[in-house]
Amino acid sequence: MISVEDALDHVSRQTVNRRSSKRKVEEATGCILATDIKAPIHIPIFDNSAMDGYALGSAGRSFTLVGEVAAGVNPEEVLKPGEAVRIFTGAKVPEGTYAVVMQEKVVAKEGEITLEEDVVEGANVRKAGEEIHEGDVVFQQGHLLNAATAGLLYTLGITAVEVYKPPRVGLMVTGNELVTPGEPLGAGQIYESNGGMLKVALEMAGVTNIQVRQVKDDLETTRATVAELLHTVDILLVSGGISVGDYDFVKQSLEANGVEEVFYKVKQKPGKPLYFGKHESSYVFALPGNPASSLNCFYVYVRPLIENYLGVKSSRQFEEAVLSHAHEVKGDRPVFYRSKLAKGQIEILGKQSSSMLHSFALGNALVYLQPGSYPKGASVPYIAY
Ligand SMILES: Nc1nc2c(c(=O)[nH]1)N[C@H]1C(S)=C(S)[C@@H](COP(=O)(O)OP(=O)(O)OC[C@H]3O[C@@H](n4cnc5c(N)ncnc54)[C@H](O)[C@@H]3O)O[C@H]1N2
Ligand code: MOO
Repeated sequence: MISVEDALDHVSRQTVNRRSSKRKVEEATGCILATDIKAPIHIPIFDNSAMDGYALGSAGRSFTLVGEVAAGVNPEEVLKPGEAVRIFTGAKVPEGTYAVVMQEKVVAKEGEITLEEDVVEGANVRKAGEEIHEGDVVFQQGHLLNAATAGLLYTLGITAVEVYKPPRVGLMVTGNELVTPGEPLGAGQIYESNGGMLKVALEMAGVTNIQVRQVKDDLETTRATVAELLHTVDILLVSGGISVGDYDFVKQSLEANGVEEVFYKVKQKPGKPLYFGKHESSYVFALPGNPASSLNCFYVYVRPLIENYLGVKSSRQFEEAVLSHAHEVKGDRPVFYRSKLAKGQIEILGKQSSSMLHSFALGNALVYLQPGSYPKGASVPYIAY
């Protein structure tokens, strides 16, 4: 049995086969850039007015009005000293512009304007290239696309970018007792929930290509389904059947398919029987069947591997928050507790058995504690989900 820290280290040290594809900007938010982006044009692209007012041809206090420039218009006349044109925010300033004065500081009368005070050269003119110069690297490979990134890409006239692709994931759900929700339940049967839950968690982590299979606890079917999925996915997730019961065939099936074990069994609660293995360029996680164990292992170990494919540099592992109450961790295994984090304070929720999902659903963080006593106010590590 290995420690949580060693298990996490094994997962984070894996080199993954990252692929990228070109995506429309509007479909790439939340993705990571696979290449640098260089500016094809200056931003602003031309000198333009920051105010509604007047473009002046020189310093001075009185000017003759010689025309008007609205946004979207290309002014053809060159402004001479003593001349001014009416101009609006965003409009291209005419050649010869000394400065722009806002209209509130001007008295306009019969084709003349008079200024209340002197203007500084270049005032209220947004210079071409003052924010971004043509050829500058605007975003480096590894940048996360957010709304502002989309806005700037559009400003630059860029409509598609190369981003990292999520891994292809296979999800094999095992268990004779499982019935698809919506179907009638027989005695001794329960509704299958891990498959749907993990699919949602995968989708929320950015995975779109998910193949789901449900198999009975039978060595041959389990082995054949592993074989089928292993060749078409980057990550194979298995739910259940990884413990030591007489109907737990997952480990045997993985071995029969040549999957090499990286680790099996982690000193943690929940999720002790977690298995992690490798087959050629694919990875396999066999997640313990207890629903909370499965999802806990997903957030702690699987999500960081997915993020590696997606090019996410710093995963959301272990931030610190303040415990809102005293707590004691009994036993000898470190524990991940479903908890509620709000305003920097974290509360460990009730009913933490690995078969129980309610606390998971009401919480938003997994507090990670070593055995021992923790006073109210202790700083504790957690993973947000
Ligand atoms: N003798 C021992 N027994 C068990 C040990 C052990 O060390 N020695 N470990 C326990 C721990 S810890 C866990 S966690 C479970 C993990 O077992 P499996 O991965 O083999 O999972 P299953 O036996 O298939 O199922 C466990 C539990 O979860 C329910 N389940 C499974 N799949 C689903 C699903 N898709 N949807 C809803 N519920 C599911 C299943 O009905 C069982 O109740 O082993 C302990 N036993
Ligand atoms: O590890 Mo099991 O997940 O404690 O129930």
